[in-house]
Amino acid sequence: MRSPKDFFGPLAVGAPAPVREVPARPSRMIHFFDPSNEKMAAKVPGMVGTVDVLLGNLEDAVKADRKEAARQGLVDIAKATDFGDSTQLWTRINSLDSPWVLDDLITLVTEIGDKLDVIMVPKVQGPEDIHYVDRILAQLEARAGLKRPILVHAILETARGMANVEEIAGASPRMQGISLGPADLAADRRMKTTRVGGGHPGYLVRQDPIDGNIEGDRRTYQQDLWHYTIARMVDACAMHGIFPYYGPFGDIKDVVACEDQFRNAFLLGCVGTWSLHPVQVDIAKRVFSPSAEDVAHARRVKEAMGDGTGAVMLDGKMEDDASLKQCLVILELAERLSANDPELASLYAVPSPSEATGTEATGTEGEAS
Ligand SMILES: CC(=O)SCCNC(=O)CCNC(=O)[C@H](O)C(C)(C)COP(=O)(O)OP(=O)(O)OC[C@H]1O[C@@H](n2cnc3c(N)ncnc32)[C@H](O)[C@@H]1OP(=O)(O)O
Ligand SMILES: O=CC(=O)O
Ligand SMILES: [Mg+2]
Repeated sequence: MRSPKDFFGPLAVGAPAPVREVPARPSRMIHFFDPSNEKMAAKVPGMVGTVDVLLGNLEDAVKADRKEAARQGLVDIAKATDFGDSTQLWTRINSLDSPWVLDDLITLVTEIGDKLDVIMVPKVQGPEDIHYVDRILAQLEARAGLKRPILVHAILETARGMANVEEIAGASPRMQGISLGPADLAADRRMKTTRVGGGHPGYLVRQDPIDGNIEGDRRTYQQDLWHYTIARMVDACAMHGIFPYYGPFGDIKDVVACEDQFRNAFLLGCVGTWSLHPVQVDIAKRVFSPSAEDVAHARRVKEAMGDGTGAVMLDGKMEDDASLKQCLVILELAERLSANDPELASLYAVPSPSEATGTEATGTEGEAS
């Protein structure tokens, strides 16, 4: 482990200095696409501005004989596309034990490092995996003459990674966040599911027998397979000032259960999720943007709490410093999302940057991202 004194030093001569604080940019949906799939790739430029993150996936779901094509496809798309201020470009590289990952890193950082915001690393087992990527990225950033560091995002999808989640979250100042990878994690844990995320009807609790009649009509309640994992991931991320995300929901047709899974993650503290198909983009946007009612309520609590101390009654409920802090989380998120989205700004009644400063709007350039 590095000394705290060295933690924020660059890991290679000429590499940009690490960030002290992870930028809190909207990332409600990390939209996956396969850059080797021409039909899908052709849709990417048109999605700029409609999704918070576009992620060129190089790992699982890309066929082995298409790995080079996917890498080159991502380079071509990145070079040809202006992602503007409101959409970030991320990638998911191949796993660290694969034959492709070294070329993924060398090619992507030297060719399009200036366009890449975050590199997602799959199957992270412990902090040593992050340290490995951290050092290579610093060397490649120096070679490419990059002025800002590329951030790193880990996928939590092995039992060992889960056991080490706190150390992974704090392994480097590059750490931007962690996503749950329920499919690989289920396999690695030897769970008996066959799905990509979501629940299972067999994982349930049953109502006690009424009058001892075990054969009688007894309700069952399906339980959340992912509660423990997501909650632990959220705590690890919050402890280290980075961002937690739900991952994939593979039942594309079941938009109802998808929305429920996303909302559970949102309520537990996640800031976003993956979208695998265009139909999941609006679900993620709806779920990971606070509701207008919650924003209005948070604002009322803030007003009622004055200097933020003491206790007040509002609508028959006690509010104090702690409920105010929850309301401030909602308000901060609403303001951040509104900065890029006039529709949300109007829904939340957040003044536009020009209204807030009393100046005339002169265009979008230089607005908060
Ligand atoms: C466990 C994990 O690792 S999860 C992460 C890895 N998995 C992924 O990244 C999967 C990404 N998504 C996909 O591959 C696809 O969406 C699939 C295979 C799930 C479904 O693909 P299709 O059967 O083509 O879906 P469908 O027919 O509904 O597509 C409708 C249109 O949307 C396009 N589309 C589908 N997915 C995407 C996407 N992720 N991004 C952009 N466009 C897409 C299709 O090309 C199609 O275009 P068309 O109307 O011009 O023909
Ligand atoms: O990569 C994601 C997963 O669920 O596995
Ligand atoms: Mg996986």
